[in-house]
Amino acid sequence: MTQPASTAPITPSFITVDGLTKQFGTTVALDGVDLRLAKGETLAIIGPSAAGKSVLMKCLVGIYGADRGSIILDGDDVSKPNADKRPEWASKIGMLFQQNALFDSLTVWENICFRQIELGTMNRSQAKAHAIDLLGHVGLAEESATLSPSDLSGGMQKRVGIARAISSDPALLLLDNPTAGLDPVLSNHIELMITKIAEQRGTTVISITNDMQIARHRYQNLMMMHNGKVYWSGPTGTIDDAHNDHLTQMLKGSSHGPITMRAGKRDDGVYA
Ligand SMILES: Nc1ncnc2c1ncn2[C@@H]1O[C@H](COP(=O)(O)OP(=O)(O)OP(=O)(O)O)[C@@H](O)[C@H]1O
Repeated sequence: MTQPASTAPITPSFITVDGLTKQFGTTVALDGVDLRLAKGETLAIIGPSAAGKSVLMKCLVGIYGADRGSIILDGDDVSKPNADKRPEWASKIGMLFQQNALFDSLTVWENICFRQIELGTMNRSQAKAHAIDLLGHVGLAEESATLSPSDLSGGMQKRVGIARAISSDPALLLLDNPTAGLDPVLSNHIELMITKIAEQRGTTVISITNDMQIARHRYQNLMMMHNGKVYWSGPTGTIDDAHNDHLTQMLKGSSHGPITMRAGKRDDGVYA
């Protein structure tokens, strides 16, 4: 009888993206993107402007459908926005948009529990209590609950956006530049908070960042995108100095031309 080559446990993939391609007119935003991520893992996506980072997020959350390729979330094919399983995933994905997308006509607590109020899954007093609890998780005082988002600083608005993104205890948290425009101290604070949320709740987190240091030190996996393609991907610890320096230079817009990149591989093959 043939023995299996290895008895090491294989971690099942929670997110499987294969050959994802998305085009707007003549602009190829995504060009054959592959991604594997296990449940509870964190991934930082990094890359220069117009690399396709936000479009990838929007495909994952179901705003855009794939032209080609597939997106499988925990075994469910959600490649198209009208896929049967998409409505189920709406409540399982929390997203922070690049501009926070908070409504100034609503209070902070109404913003945080917007979805629950709209869907009627909580009455207003339950929703307010839930929002106040979440404010505590993101380090904001209860008093901020009744303010308008326009009364808050940029950093506080980011926290409110994150509180809203985690309000339904999502299995997958997508963060589009959670620290954009914030000073380094505040950025570090918010990234630490995201790490804690992921650890405490077992949430799978994908976050776009422009900061190589944050990507390397706060996330388990790293994906570098350029011109709609995956340029380098792998566990963060496997990136060598040469690639790190090249990627950093690329982010600064002073790349010395293309170099051959190889994807990092993990023994269990979940992320490659
Ligand atoms: N709705 C759209 N219609 C047309 N083109 C789009 C649309 N959304 C994105 N694009 C284009 O797709 C490409 C990738 O955009 P994307 O927003 O993903 O870039 P990004 O890597 O997130 O950049 P940035 O860091 O500047 O936000 C860009 O050329 C962009 O202009």
